[in-house]
Amino acid sequence: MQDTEQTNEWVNWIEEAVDKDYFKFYEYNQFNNIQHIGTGGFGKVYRANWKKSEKQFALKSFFSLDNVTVKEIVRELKIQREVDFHDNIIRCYGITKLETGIIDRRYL
Ligand SMILES: Nc1ncnc2c1ncn2[C@@H]1O[C@H](COP(=O)(O)OP(=O)(O)OP(=O)(O)O)[C@@H](O)[C@H]1O
Repeated sequence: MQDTEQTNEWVNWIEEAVDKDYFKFYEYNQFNNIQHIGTGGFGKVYRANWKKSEKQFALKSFFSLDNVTVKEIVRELKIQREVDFHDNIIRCYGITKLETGIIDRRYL
């Protein structure tokens, strides 16, 4: 399967999961004070405030939504589900989408 087809398939999967409320969806424009804090193997990480509150989120972006990246996301979410009782384990609050053009969408 071609890369674009694969990406579209994952994007559909994400959008269906959001529709079914498997993930909470956050509007990207409700984040502010977005600052780059780190870079990992799969993408950049930003710190952001939500809705002008004091609450800070880490926004993880992905260089590309290819098979390897999506498998890593699923792997991290599964591990998190196993150990989410520990205070030192951060949890995944949900997903947001950055639209930079009609067809250019990025999920964070
Ligand atoms: N929840 C967070 N709070 C604060 N900083 C974070 C958070 N998540 C990531 N970071 C910062 O962003 C960097 C990259 O994080 P990321 O999770 O993408 O990659 P990694 O776990 O360091 O490496 P890899 O991508 O190889 O798994 C981290 O090293 C850290 O500095």
